[in-house]
Amino acid sequence: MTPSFTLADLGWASDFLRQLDLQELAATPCRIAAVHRSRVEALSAAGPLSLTPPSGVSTGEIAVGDWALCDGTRLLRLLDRRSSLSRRAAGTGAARQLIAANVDTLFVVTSCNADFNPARLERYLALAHSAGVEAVILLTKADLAPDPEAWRARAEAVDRRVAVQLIDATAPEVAVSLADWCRKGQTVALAGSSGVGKTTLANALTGAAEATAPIRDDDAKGRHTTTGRHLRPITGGGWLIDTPGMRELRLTDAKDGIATVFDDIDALARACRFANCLHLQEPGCAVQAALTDGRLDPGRLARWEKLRREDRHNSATLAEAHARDRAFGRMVREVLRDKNRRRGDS
Ligand SMILES: Nc1nc2c(ncn2[C@@H]2O[C@H](COP(=O)(O)OP(=O)(O)OP(=O)(O)O)[C@@H](O)[C@H]2O)c(=O)[nH]1
Ligand SMILES: [Zn+2]
Repeated sequence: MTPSFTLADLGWASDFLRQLDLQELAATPCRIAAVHRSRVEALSAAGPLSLTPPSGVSTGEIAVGDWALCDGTRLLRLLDRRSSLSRRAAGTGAARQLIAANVDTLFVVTSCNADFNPARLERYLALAHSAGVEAVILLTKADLAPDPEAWRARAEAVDRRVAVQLIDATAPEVAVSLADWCRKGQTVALAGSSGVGKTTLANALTGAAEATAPIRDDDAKGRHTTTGRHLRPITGGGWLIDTPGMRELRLTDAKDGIATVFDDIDALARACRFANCLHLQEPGCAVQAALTDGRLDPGRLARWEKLRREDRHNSATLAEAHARDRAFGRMVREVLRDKNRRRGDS
């Protein structure tokens, strides 16, 4: 039997309801649970649905976690997101790939061992900030560490505003310690390196013995692709978004997020005498001054610079791609106009 969920269980909230116009009140709100090449799976108050996207909308524009309106077989339109996680698509260099929508909390998972890496944590926190998602750091394998509190202190030092939890992902009671973020209607996602315990934790939260069984996606072209369902109900309430893309997050256009995570350096940089200060040897550089008198850790500064370089590079590639798209669009319009004009002449 398929479990049924109310709209509130699924995370429906007034900011989605407000987006509906009068006619749309008759449509069925649903939440996207899996995205395939030519259709999507969704959960509604009436149960699971398999939907075709509106013509002209590629499923690449739809993310797991999205809210949409449908008529039971067709997706009518997507609702504006509260938050969205995206990354640079692997290989292509420019395109941005949506990973998940309407995530409330990103569990940034690392372990109380050599996996712990402040630079990586900062990267994930920046990403969460710029996506509009609250981040929580989970330190797994606390049961194996001689001094877990020391790891907690190191994690807290990365960003004082972010909650840090020490956990044993293999313990049956782990879900209880995360219950604050897994209430009814709340959506969480897991990010972190391989081996830190994401699968173990996902299974503990959802009560599944193993990753969800693959289902067959009959593609319109008759090809078959095997895909999992990626919006998984958490046992005590709430949802876990577990997609392969979640596991390979990279930074895109996260400038605001970086400024938030590194707000100490950001404040220093704004206090430099010159607005375009490169913080190298310029007179009146507040960043160099803080470095000299020990207020600023050189490692932290190096990580800030590296993240900013990476973000600038990614944003530039995206901007170039958009410019190319616009130029191409202009060319197409000119050709069409020309053709119409000639047709009008004859
Ligand atoms: N003792 C202990 N073992 C853990 C903990 N978390 C994970 N493990 C073990 O670490 C190993 C890796 O855990 P996984 O859940 O597969 O890690 P993952 O992050 O999903 O790794 P990928 O699937 O490669 O991304 C497994 O053998 C787990 O049992 C923990 O908190 N305590
Ligand atoms: Zn400076």
